Amino acid sequence: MPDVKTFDELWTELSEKARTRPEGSGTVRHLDAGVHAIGKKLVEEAAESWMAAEHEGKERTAEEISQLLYHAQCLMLASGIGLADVYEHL
Ligand SMILES: N=c1c2ncn([C@@H]3O[C@H](COP(=O)(O)OP(=O)(O)OP(=O)(O)O)[C@@H](O)[C@H]3O)c2ncn1[C@@H]1O[C@H](COP(=O)(O)O)[C@@H](O)[C@H]1O
Repeated sequence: MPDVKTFDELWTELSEKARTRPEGSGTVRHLDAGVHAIGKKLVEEAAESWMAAEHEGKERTAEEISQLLYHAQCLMLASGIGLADVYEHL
């Protein structure tokens, strides 16, 4: 199995990036762009996930959904909410 990352592991990594703000981090760049820009990216990835699921097969769909999850986590960080705040509503 290739090196895989879970949702929780990505959250831990992105939270750390937000806290330490390392040079060259795309996440820091996204967070600095703000909620509006991240929201647009989230919607874009949602649309790409939908199109991939309809027309592009499982592999492309999985890839787009991974990007959707990444941008959802960025939006959570930019909005100051954590995993527990979201899990409360599942
Ligand atoms: N999983 C992701 C991830 N998924 C999506 N993206 C972002 O989403 C973009 C993909 O969107 P598109 O395909 O639309 O490409 P694009 O329009 O050229 O994107 P832009 O860079 O212009 O925003 C990528 O360029 C990244 O900015 C991600 N960026 C980072 N990660 C992971 O997040 C962690 C921290 O990353 P850094 O903050 O960059 O160190 C690492 O483990 C990375 O693997």
